[in-house]
Amino acid sequence: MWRIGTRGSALALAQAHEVRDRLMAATGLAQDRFEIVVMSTSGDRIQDRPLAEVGGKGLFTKEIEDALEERTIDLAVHSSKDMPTILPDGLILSAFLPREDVRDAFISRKAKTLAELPPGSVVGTASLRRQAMVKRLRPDLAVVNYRGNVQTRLRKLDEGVVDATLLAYAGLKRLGLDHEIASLIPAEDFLPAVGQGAICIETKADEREVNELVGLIHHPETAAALICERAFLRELDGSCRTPIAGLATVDGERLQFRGLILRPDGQQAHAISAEGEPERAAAIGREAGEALRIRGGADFFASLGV
Ligand SMILES: NCc1[nH]cc(CCC(=O)O)c1CC(=O)O
Repeated sequence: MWRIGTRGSALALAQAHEVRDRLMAATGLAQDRFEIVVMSTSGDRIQDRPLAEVGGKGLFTKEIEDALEERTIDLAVHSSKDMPTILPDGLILSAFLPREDVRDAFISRKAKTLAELPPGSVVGTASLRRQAMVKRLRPDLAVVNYRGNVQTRLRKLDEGVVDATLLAYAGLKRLGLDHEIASLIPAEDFLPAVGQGAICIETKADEREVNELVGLIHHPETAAALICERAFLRELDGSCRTPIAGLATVDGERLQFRGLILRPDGQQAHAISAEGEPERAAAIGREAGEALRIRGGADFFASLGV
């Protein structure tokens, strides 16, 4: 019996089921050889404050990682985007599934695109990256903090609490909610978060059997992209308070990376691009992070309180 640990949100469950289904297909094992173990994390329990305010890394992973260490689960399924860049000793991201479309989706009952929203419209999003990007592209809009699960957010749109919101296409697709999308925002205009659209599997580094198992559904190109993006984020010491975006794509023997840091008000931004062989993924990401750190200068990050 393989025990798959996951959070209990609809998105987390959909992702855990996808991993189980892929493992069944790759191994020929029956469904009853897998157990999906639903766990609650501090991030799930804290509903009354913006997450950026609560701070602390690993809000959505701590309890699940404890279970891996205690061997009450064998593998954990996560959204790569929610994973801290530094894992507890002895734990590794041992597999990445083929990445979904990385773009952010624009959702509104009032306009087809962000550009078409009437001046003064209210955009709700909890993501500092999306807040900063919206302010950068449309300084005339009002941006408000907006938490809650996807269903709650869609209801607030219907009730007119906000005029538009932005969510990862990948999550909406996995929830079967793609029909809610007004348009997809080109990644060139609106660089996604590091890890967006990629499901990853975390295990204990020394558990050979489970690491062989998840190796069967591992996607090396996604892994190279994620290694690059995570090295970038780690170099910038990305906390939840820092608007940072980064995207690596791998095409055969070429890895291309683009990164962006912004001030929360969107008034200032620094972008970088780099490329090289996928084998150098970590170095490419780290060097890009270093370069942006220098270009931003100490002030840039100091003003963010990180
Ligand atoms: N921060 C929450 C979160 N973590 C992963 C996804 C979407 C799925 C993904 O990026 O793989 C979402 C929701 C969102 O940003 O819309």
